Amino acid sequence: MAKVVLVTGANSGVGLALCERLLDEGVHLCMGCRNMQRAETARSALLRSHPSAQVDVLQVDTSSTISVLRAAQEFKLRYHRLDYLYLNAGIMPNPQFDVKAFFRGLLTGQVIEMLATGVGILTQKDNVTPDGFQEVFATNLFGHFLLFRELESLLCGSGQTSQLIWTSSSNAQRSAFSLDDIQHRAGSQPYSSSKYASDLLSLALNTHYNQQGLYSSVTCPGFVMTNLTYRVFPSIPAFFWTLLMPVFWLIRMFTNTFTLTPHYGAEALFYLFKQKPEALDPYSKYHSLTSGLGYTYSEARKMDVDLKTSEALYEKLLQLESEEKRKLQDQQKTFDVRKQRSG
Ligand SMILES: NC(=O)C1=CN([C@@H]2O[C@H](COP(=O)(O)OP(=O)(O)OC[C@H]3O[C@@H](n4cnc5c(N)ncnc54)[C@H](OP(=O)(O)O)[C@@H]3O)[C@@H](O)[C@H]2O)C=CC1
Ligand SMILES: CC(C)CCC[C@@H](C)[C@H]1CC[C@H]2C3=C(CC[C@]12C)[C@@]1(C)CCC(=O)[C@@H](C)[C@@H]1CC3
Repeated sequence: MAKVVLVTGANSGVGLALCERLLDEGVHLCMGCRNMQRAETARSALLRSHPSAQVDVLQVDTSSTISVLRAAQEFKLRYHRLDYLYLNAGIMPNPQFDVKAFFRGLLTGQVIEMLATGVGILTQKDNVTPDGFQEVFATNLFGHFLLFRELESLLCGSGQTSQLIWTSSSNAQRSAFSLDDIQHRAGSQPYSSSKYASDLLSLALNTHYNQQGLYSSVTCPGFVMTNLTYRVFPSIPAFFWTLLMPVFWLIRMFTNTFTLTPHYGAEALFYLFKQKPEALDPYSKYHSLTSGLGYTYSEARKMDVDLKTSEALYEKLLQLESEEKRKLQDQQKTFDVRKQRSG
């Protein structure tokens, strides 16, 4: 039987490139996307290169609790197994490029580190979702946590192993994250905070689920030219990025994190697909890297995470999950009562 793989954020960038590579392996692919039109366009493109492939679309907006719960319900009706869950959808809204910090980095010799991670040169302005969550936290982390929890029964089946694979980032930073403010309501680095939270959560999930055959890993695609990065300079036309390509190829001589294309960015995500999950290191992040000459490979690098903090975050997410579910039940009850009264 073909392995069933669900990929969120599958209609563009790293997610779409990963789908392309997974189809070469003969998987039964389910593309989790928020916009059905964009999803169908991407699905058609995948079917053009893999005409006999099994490719389905599942509507899911990871920033919305109700959408995630409905998507999981629909998934459980359609499939009886889930072997790989790629938690890839992500946003970095309203990014602000700090030109001064960039030039300071040039003078202090830290510019390569800055370009490799984006740390110090990028901040974001977050939004609040209709559910009342910080949008970056909800989209990148909490929605994925809920999705995983709802699909737990399919992932933790008897005698099989399954994998959760998070698209994190080298932009993840302990200093951007606080257990007292897991949604990052107060700061200006919600993206960094959400990615650090996914690193922590992955560790906690390994603690709690390895015995049930479920393994969680985190990846970083490197710096990839996608819609997410184009939005760093929204007023500048896309060809500007093409003009910068020679500069980026040059920078690649100094840092192997400039993978640049979605295909290369998906390297570590695809690498994990082919590994025995028991052999993976829960304390490492798997990076997609590209050498100066354009050779792409995957490398495990230790993360700055600890068990105690990961457990504390896990507990907070469980609590938030039960609060959300209670809120939805109450809303449903109120709705039912109103319906009864109106006859
Ligand atoms: N590009 C880079 O340099 C790096 C990217 N990453 C991570 O890689 C992942 C993929 O991003 P990338 O391919 O670069 O960027 P893209 O913008 O191309 O892809 C992001 C995907 O996530 C989807 N998405 C966004 N919000 C939601 C939502 N609320 N519900 C469901 N899907 C949603 C997007 O859908 P839609 O098309 O509808 O917007 C899109 O399919 C992200 O997690 C990102 O943080 C990590 C390190 C570096
Ligand atoms: C002046 C320079 C020649 C051009 C500036 C380019 C910058 C806008 C990019 C250089 C490094 C990029 C980068 C990211 C976004 C765009 C840059 C800052 C990320 C922060 C995107 C999201 C991630 O998760 C990080 C891993 C990326 C790190 C590099």
